[in-house]
Amino acid sequence: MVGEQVTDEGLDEGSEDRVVDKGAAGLSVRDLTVRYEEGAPPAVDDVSLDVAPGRVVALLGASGSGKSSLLRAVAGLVRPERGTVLWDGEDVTRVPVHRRGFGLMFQDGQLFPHRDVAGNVGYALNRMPRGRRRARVGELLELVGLQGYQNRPVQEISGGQAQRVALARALAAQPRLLLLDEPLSSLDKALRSRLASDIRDLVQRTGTTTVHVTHDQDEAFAVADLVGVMEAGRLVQLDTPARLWGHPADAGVVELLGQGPVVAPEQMAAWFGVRVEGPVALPVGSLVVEEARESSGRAPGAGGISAEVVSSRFVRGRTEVEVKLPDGRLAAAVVGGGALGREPGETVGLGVDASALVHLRPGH
Ligand SMILES: Nc1ncnc2c1ncn2[C@@H]1O[C@H](COP(=O)(O)OP(=O)(O)OP(=O)(O)O)[C@@H](O)[C@H]1O
Repeated sequence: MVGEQVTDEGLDEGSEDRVVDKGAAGLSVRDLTVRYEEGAPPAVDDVSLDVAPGRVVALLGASGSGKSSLLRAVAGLVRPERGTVLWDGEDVTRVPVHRRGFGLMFQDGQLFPHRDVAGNVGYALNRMPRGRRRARVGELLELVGLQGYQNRPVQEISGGQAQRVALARALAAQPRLLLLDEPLSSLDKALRSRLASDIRDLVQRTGTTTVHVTHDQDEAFAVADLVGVMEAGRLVQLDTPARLWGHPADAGVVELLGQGPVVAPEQMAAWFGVRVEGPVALPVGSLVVEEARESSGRAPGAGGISAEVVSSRFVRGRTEVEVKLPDGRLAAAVVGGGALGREPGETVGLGVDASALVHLRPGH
């Protein structure tokens, strides 16, 4: 059966001879497809991915793009229809969850409510002599900044502390791979960004290879060496945060990152007198309101267009307006000159800051 939720017992260690690319050190996912229902589109569609030892890869994508399904297939919680999961070149596709040596942390069902903090963190260490376990739990709590919390009931700690306990628990057995599925999604923005950098710090210090699923680009960029973008089950781009932002693979990635409309080179030349090699996106900061124009609209000169202001807001010390481009699409523009506000309905002159344009990756 394919795509079913499997239990530990549901997987037996595979003995079939299969010809697979042995992959590199660390995690290698090869041609992985997950399908939950026969005839339905795959949740994960032919994904290959390498995560080198000690690296952190974030999987970013819209809801339903297949991030969790990919992570669950790597964990062994979902059986793939096709493809291979390898660790250090060893095929673990049919190895039961608990024998993979991977640590899991999911957003829900985090802690055992009847155990205290130490009982939760030490859960996977039940074979360790009591003294060693106590020392290890102490070490882990120190690692996540919760020293002294051993005897606290888990109902009496904050959401952020609970996430730290869950992280310590996932790290307790020194997993060779840490799999995090939206580990911070129940927290508010400020705490999320603080914990995201804590996670990065922690996995770097412990050298733990990590796959971190999130739909929050700030979180992905904060934690990861490489960010993989998923769209409709496919891994469409895997890049460093800077390259992903600077050279998104396609319009879907641009949309996911909120980088504004994509404009063809001919259009850029016609509107702004700017020559570009391929399509560009217009993120906030690339369009600049240069002047107010009569609402009757003077003919725009070379290097600028007239556009109608749709809405206006003051953000972090500057005014940002949403404008309607000549082709009817909306884009964000910043208003030069500090305090100048722009009212909806007003027509303004727009220029472009070429250094802030995002150039889509060639070949797409
Ligand atoms: N247990 C399941 N049975 C049937 N279909 C499922 C199951 N789990 C996920 N799916 C479907 O598979 C697709 C991918 O879902 P998945 O949860 O992997 O995406 P995601 O990117 O992690 O989304 P989210 O960010 O909302 O968690 C979706 O179309 C979803 O409806």
